[in-house]
Parts: sequence; structure tokens; C-alpha cells
Amino acid sequence: MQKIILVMINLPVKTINKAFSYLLPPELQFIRAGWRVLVPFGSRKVEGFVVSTDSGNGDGLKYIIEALDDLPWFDENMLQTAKWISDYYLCSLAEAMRLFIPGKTGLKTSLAYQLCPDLSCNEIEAALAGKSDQYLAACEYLAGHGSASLPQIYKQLTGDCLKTLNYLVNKKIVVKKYSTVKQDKPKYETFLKLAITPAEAEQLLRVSGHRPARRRLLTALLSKGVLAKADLKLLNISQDTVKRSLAGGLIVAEQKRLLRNSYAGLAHEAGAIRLNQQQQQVLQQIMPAVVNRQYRSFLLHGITGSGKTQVYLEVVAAVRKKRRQAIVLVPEIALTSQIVARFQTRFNDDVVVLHSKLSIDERNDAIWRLRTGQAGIVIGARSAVFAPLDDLGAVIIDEEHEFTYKQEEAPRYHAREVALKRAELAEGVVLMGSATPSVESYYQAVRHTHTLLELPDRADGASLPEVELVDMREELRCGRRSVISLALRNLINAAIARGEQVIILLNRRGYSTFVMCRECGHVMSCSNCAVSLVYHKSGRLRCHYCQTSVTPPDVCPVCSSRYIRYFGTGTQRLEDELAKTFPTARMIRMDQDTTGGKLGHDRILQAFAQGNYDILLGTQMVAKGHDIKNVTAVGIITADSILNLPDFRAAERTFALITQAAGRAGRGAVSGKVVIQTYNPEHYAIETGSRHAYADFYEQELSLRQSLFYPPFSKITKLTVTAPEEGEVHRSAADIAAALTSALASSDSTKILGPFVAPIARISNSFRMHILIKSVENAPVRLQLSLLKLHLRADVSIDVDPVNVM
Ligand SMILES: Nc1ncnc2c1ncn2[C@@H]1O[C@H](COP(=O)(O)OP(=O)(O)OP(=O)(O)O)[C@@H](O)[C@H]1O
Ligand SMILES: [Zn+2]
Repeated sequence: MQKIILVMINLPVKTINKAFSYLLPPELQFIRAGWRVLVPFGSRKVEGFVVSTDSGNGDGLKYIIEALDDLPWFDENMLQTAKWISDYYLCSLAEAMRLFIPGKTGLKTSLAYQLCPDLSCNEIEAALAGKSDQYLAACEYLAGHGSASLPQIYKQLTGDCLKTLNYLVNKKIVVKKYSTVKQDKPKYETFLKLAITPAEAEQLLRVSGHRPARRRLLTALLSKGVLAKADLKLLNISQDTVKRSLAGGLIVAEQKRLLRNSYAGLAHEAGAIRLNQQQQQVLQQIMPAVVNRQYRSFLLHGITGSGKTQVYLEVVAAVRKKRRQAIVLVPEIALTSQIVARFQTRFNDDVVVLHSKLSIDERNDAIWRLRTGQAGIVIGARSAVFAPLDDLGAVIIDEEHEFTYKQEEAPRYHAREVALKRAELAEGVVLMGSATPSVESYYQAVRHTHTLLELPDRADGASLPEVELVDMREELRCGRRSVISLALRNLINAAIARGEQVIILLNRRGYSTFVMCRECGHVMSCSNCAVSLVYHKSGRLRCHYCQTSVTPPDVCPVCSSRYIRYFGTGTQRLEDELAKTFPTARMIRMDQDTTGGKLGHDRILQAFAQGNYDILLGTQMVAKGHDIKNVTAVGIITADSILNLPDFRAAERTFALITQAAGRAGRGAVSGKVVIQTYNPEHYAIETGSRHAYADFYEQELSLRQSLFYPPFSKITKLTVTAPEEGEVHRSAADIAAALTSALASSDSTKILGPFVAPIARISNSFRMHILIKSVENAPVRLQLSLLKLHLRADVSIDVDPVNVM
């Protein structure tokens, strides 16, 4: 009997959906479930996650090579959560476990090619007889260099280098060598300290005959305590002096880990805020669960500006007091700085930030601080829900309704659901907050799955802004063709004249949203995707799905007419229009095209918050979460852009967008005003949004959902079938739908819709069809999908509880 460990291989391949057995060498017997290890896998060394141990006959099994960390990465709860993700979202366990590793892997693998050592030159030449010179050239290059990577070889050779190499590998003339290095590269700095007492040092200095450099060193250490490399340079002390003083036992060198942190020092001066009565009542309902280590989930429905963040701070303080840890999730990386500033102001260095735009080094440093107990609060976007914490006391989910909490590529998890699972296992609390809770969460709160908490008023007594709906059909009838209605123009003028600030929202980026031939009606569209191209100010037509760009044609590719015109307004054109209408206003635009880099969004928001600009315009990211007192006017250019999407959540998203955007106005002493431009002023989502009337919206939406058997009354599972050819996608989607129909026939509470052509029928040259399955419970559906092995197919993607059905 030998101890055997079962390892999931960290490779993003759907089909490697099982654990592999390995043996532990004597020196690594301490390894258990939860460790990350390096294992041999085929010809490679790869990262693996130990999921369980077993004992049995180990004949023929390989040994693991090493442990990748000094501690297990996964504790029991994290392992359980990963298993749950793999079951619920139908992905492999390795894919689910990868989510917990910053950068998805702790290793960087590189590949080099080298000549097979057993072959002589003559044998190689004989094997390549009749092949082009390219093959021999590759071998000669490798013979001269020992081994080389693909980019290196690529520089030397002409023609299809990869094809040549693959041929040589197949013929066993060249072998591939994989090597791996650890991604976690802690950075250390050396500090010097006195090894003798200060009194001894002073005594030494009194003795004459010291070199001047040693004198400077001792004097500086006496006054400063420690010296870093940079200090030595300033003091003109050479390495030689340092070495001799070390050898002489006068000083010692100490290594200190340097921490990379681009969010350091955001704390600001702030007077303590006393919770108002409503906030206190809310807190009193949450506290018992925190104090008694109970799993409970709360939905905090508080209007915009009601002081939800203040409640989060108190809950986290109570969790930290219990020496447990907390995760605070925000919907967008762009919004982290503001909340980090508020948390740092309260908790100083106890806060770390984790999100995917940070460098791997920075993320590893943050995790190191968490694991060593130097910090206990994690703030970040959805992936922060996977932070390795050993005693998770609370997860706060700010703006709970945001779709960004759902990952749209595999594994298609929802951070809220993962948070609920982790907290349940850890006996922690989940606090979800929003002014516009998702219909599903609110429904669950009404039915007591979550505890519903309400903050119905703004925290500092301010009132909600007045909202005016502008019917754009009426504008046109009055002969006004500008995208900026008269009412909005007046609002902006008045605000700027008073020195107040304005936010304008338009949900489409680019300059012109489509380009059409007036002669034949042909719309320029992407050659890879079934979507129209967007004209950008850079002078290119761009596809927002596959990122290809082309030069706009002078003549129509269909009818050769020169009558090509640019239609639709994106944020770039709106910026030009605003500049024309308000020539003296200082303006800044924020959308995906302006916000490169990890702090791009933040810088724009900060500059605006500091009053450097009068108008902030941009896509929906301008409307979220921030608290800028001087903003008194908000304009929404087209409230209909989302409403017209073919998605059952279109109304919910429209209501949330209007309410959230309007909620940015009038958060200070001066009350706010909002103008919403629409072609559908009578639509219930827009009408209730303009009144900030969540309850009214919810009631109407809920009865619609019920009559159509949509969530929360059903669960949806979405299948997307893809194929490089149109006929093929129709055939395979029809086959799948037929198989599902018979597999689920016995369940009369299940409805299969489709297959139908996806609203975006083609992306990156792959044709797409959808099948939607509606069911009361999705467990039977998930079971059938996995029995049919659909989760293993490369041409099928499964989205459990999708947030959009496009
Ligand atoms: N008890 C209080 N007394 C006075 N001011 C408060 C109190 N609580 C919060 N505030 C202030 O009210 C403003 C709004 O609070 P906060 O940003 O927490 O609201 P919110 O509910 O998170 O809003 P939103 O959902 O719109 O993001 C902040 O400037 C905050 O400092
Ligand atoms: Zn495209």
C-alpha cells in the first residue's frame, strides 16, 4: 500500500476533466489536498492541484516533482467552493480551481526546440533528403545554438517556420523541451542595521583612525536606525566599506520584502461619520450574525446616496474585530479607487486590492500580505471573490445588480453566487447592496432567502433629483435635430453658469455608429462578424466584437455609389457636438477608448471630482457608484439604447441605468436635476425610472416575468452552438435540441426554446445559434447536459443563469 495523491492538471482544456494519480517522494510526504504541485505530464512539467489522497498500489505511477508554495493554496472551504463551481457551471474542476490562482497559473511555461541528441549529421541529412533547404537550415540553426524558442527560430528562417518544426518533431529529428518558472517573484531589498549597541558605536567613533566612509556609515546608522541601498549612494559609502563592516561584525544586513501596490496612500482626512438612525437600524440587524459566526445573507436596498458604504464600513470593522477577514466586491475596476480610499481612510494598511488589471507581481504581493496576516480586507472586482482567506467573515457586494459580476467566458460563474457559497461554508455573512437590486435578488429577499434591509432616504438629508423626460419625437416635430435637446441644453448652461458640474451619458462609443450607402442601403459591416462597423475619429471603421479595423471605402462595395454617409452618434461625435454647443466648457470623455491602463478610469474620475472639468461624458461607466458633491446636472442622451435589445432583462437594465445615472446628481448641498431623452417616454421602465420608483418597477416587471416563465420564476440555461459554416451550425444545433428534448421529455416544467440564430449571428467567423432551456430547477437540466457530454464539446458553450441571452 502506498499513499497516492490525486491531482487536477492546470491546463485550460475542457476534456482533461479528471484527476491523475501520482506518488509522493519521501521528502514531500506532508502534501495533502489543497497544495499546488509541479508534476510530470507527458513530456512536460505542469502545475497541478492536489484534490484528494488515497492509498493503493502505486506501481507505474510517477512522483510529483515539487510543491509550488510553502503552504497549501486551497483550504477545505475553497476546495468545496471550486467543486461547487465545477458542478453548477458545468466546467472541469481544474478550470474552477484556476479561478483561485492569480493569473490562472503559478507557473510560466516556456517551450524550446532542440536537436534529438542521438542523431548524427548524416542521419539527419538522410532523413531530410528531398525536402527543401528550409528543413536543413532549421537543423543547422539548432545545432549551432543548442536550443531555441519559436520566436528566435522564426527570426532566422523564411516560410512557414511552425510547419517546418512540427514536421521535424514528428520525424523525431527535433524534440520539444518545456521548462517552467514560478510566477510569484517576490522582490526583496537589503537593509543595513547596527550589530553593536549604539553605545558601542559611539565609543568606536570616538576612537580616531577610522576611515571616513566607515565613520559616515556608523554615524548615519546611529541617527537613522536602518539604511537602504539608495541611502548608501547618497552618503557616498562604497560596497567595499559595507562588506568590511559586515565582516567585522559592526553591522548586519536584513532582507525585507518590497510590496508593489499602486493603490497605496489613497487615505484622506475625514471626520468620523455617525450613522444616522436608519443606518443604525440596518446595522443592528446584521450584527448578530457577525458576532455569532452565522451564515446569513442580506440585501440592502438603499436609494442612491443613502449611505450604504458607511454600513459596509461598520460591518467590516465588526468582522475585523472578530479577527476574521472580509471581501468587498465592486462591479468595475474603475470604481475601486474611490471605495479603496474610503476603506483606507478607516482601516489604513489593512486593505489590499485585487483585480485582473494589476500586474502579477502586485497581485502576488497582495496575496502574501493576506496570507501572512498583514492585511485582512480585500477590495476588488469579481475575481476578488477567490482571494485565499482562511477565515472569511463577510463578503460585501456593492451594486449587487451589476452584470459585470458574471464572467462571460468559461467558467461562466456569477461572483454573487460564489460569494454566497463561500460564506455559507465559512459561516460568514453576505451583504449585497444596491439602489436597484436585481429582480431575482429582490424576489429572494421578499421570500426571505435573504434578509431585506431598506434605506429609503439620502443619508445627509439631501433630496433625490427632479427628473424630466424629453420625448425626442416631439423635439423633431419642433424642428430641433440636435442630439442635445433644448431642455438638456438649458440644464447644462445653467449648471455651468453656476460653477456646478455635469455628467452626460451615451451608451455607444465611437464617432458614427454605422456607415451606410444612401443609394442602395448597404451598411458597412465586419467581414468576420454579423455586426455593423463603427466609425472612429482615428479615421478607421472598427468592429467592436473582433477588434478588426478597416479604412472606410470611398465607394459602396455593393453598388459603387459615392453616396456613403455616416449615421448615429457615438461618444466621440457627442464630444464634438458638446464642444460646439458649449465652447467654453472644459470637458473630459470616459469610455473604453479613453481608459487604457490599470488606473485609466480612475484618473479621469479623480480629475473630474477635483473640479478640473465642467462636463464628464461617456458610456455607462460614468453613471456608477461615485459620490461627487458638485454634480447637479445629469443628461441621458438615449435611454432607449438598452431597451431595444432583444433580451428579457432589457427593461431591468434600462430602469437601473436611469436610476443610477440620475442618482449621481444633487448629492451635495444643491439639489440636482436630470434630463432623460427617449423615444419611449411611456414605457414602464423609463417612467418608473424617472420617478426613482423601484417598487413600482419591480411589481410590473415581476408580473411580466411570471406570465412569460422567466427568472425568478424559472432558471435559464443557455447553450451557444458554433461552427465555421452556416449549414453545419444549423445541423448540429438541431441535433442537440432534439437530444435535449427527448432527454428532458419527462419533465413537464422544462421548456426548450430554439435553436434560433443568435442575435449576433456570427462573431470572428464563427456562426452562432442559441438554445435556451427554461426550467423550475436547473439541476435536472445540468444532469442531462453532462450525461449528453455537451459540457465537453468545444463547439458548445453552456451558460448557467446567463445575464444576457444575446
Ligand atoms: N450618517 C451619515 N451622516 C452624514 N453623511 C453621511 C452619513 N452616511 C453617509 N453619508 C454621506 O452620504 C454620501 C452618500 O453615501 P454613500 O456614498 O455611502 O451612498 P451609497 O448609498 O453608497 O450611494 P450610491 O448607491 O449612490 O453609490 C457620502 O458623501 C457619505 O459620506
Ligand atoms: Zn468583427
